[in-house]
Amino acid sequence: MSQTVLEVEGLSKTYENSMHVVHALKNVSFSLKKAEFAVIMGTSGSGKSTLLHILSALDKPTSGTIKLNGQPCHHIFREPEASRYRLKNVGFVFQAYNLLKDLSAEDNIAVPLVLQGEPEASIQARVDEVLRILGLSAFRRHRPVELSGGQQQRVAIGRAIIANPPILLADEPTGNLDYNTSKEILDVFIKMREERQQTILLVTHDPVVAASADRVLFFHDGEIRDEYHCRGKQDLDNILRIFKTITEGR
Ligand SMILES: Nc1ncnc2c1ncn2[C@@H]1O[C@H](COP(=O)(O)OP(=O)(O)OP(=O)(O)O)[C@@H](O)[C@H]1O
Repeated sequence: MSQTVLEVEGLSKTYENSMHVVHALKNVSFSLKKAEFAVIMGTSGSGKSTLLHILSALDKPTSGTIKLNGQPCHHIFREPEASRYRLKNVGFVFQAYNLLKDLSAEDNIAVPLVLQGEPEASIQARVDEVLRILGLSAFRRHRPVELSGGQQQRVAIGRAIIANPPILLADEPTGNLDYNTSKEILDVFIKMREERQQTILLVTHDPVVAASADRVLFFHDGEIRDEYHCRGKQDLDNILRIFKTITEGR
């Protein structure tokens, strides 16, 4: 049986101020096995970003537990412990790439290893390998401005996985890309899962992206309302049907 990498149990998050109380997450539970590629689809405001923020120790849950490789981590959200935790445990890919504009592709990818104090020779070998896997070897010295959107997102994926984090989180990673480039980036995620046994949790609005995953978790109003295991044929139709049912409240 494959190893459970992430276990989320009874996770809730309430934002409160003097005017409003928002239940952004309500008793959310799920787990991910090693090399599983799961997607979260949900309406705007359904709690997707809140979940990713909590999983990356940027925010604190109101209640519930999170275990990464069996180790409780829901209590980690204060600096500098949270930064150390993120560096070692979480790769994050953003919609807007968030690359350092003055650094080359290879130097952007190397950032987590440099921050971890890895020796230079080992950094070079690992960056070379990741550039090769991502098909970016010819662009290694290019700065972000000299790369296409798809190439920038590849660099961002390289940076996210270079330190071998147990979990790769992605928030709308294809949101800024056209159809063909989105497809290429999706293939990169699939390759990361297959060749590096990378566990992936990706948020998307795109049912085509969702249909490429192993499993889709449907969020609505802070809850997981349904779950779908992709099988191949009919996945896109089934995903669209479930999403429509949930959002239309039927
Ligand atoms: N810091 C905050 N303070 C108060 N309310 C917040 C805060 N962050 C998020 N919320 C609220 O929590 C709910 C969930 O927000 P969240 O950003 O997680 O949704 P989302 O599913 O990522 O939405 P979108 O797809 O539009 O990005 C929303 O009602 C939002 O207004």
